[in-house]
Amino acid sequence: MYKCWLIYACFRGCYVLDWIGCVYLIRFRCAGNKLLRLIALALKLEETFFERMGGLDKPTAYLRLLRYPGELGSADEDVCGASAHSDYGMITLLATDGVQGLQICREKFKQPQVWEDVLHLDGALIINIGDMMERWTNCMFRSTLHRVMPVGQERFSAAFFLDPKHDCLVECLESCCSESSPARFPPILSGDYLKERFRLTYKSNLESIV
Ligand SMILES: O=C(O)CCC(=O)C(=O)O
Ligand SMILES: [Fe+2]
Repeated sequence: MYKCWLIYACFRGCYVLDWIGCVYLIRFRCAGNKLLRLIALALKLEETFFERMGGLDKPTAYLRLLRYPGELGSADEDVCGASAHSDYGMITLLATDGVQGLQICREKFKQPQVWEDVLHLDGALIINIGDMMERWTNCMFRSTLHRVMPVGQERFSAAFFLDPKHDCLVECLESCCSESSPARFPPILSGDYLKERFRLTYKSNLESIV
């Protein structure tokens, strides 16, 4: 079912979400809400903490529909469907059509990096922790380094990103720091953090083109 909808929605384009898209959007929001509540409870916060921070509000919660053409590069070319990255926000919910390609690296600071395939489970979503959550929890929740490799087959996916509202102060949570483990990052407004991340990404992309 995911597959049918993903192919359909990707061809229709991101702006034309009809009722099938809306139903999925509602389901993504519902799953996201449950997850944010569980994370809040695990962090000894009030259950609705992340919702109050705007985690499920528009436009910070948004759905991205993706299509990977699937062509394989030549052996000496390092071709990626999506190069190694971690998502910027709190959490990402990902639905794929079952075509392999997504890989994660568990120990992102260790060299050489070891990449593992993420196996598809019918009807299940893949959840990635984002960098903002890593920062907020003082690295207690680590963001997931991931990439998409071409496998010679067209691939569709839908990623639902949950970020806090832009005026939310992201400051080390009380349950995540102590005298022996002080806050590693200064407080920052979510909007400023995201703006800087986008600026750095687009700057380095531009530099690699020019
Ligand atoms: O398509 C996928 O499986 C991953 C997409 C992704 O990582 C992203 O959009 O940030
Ligand atoms: Fe991602």
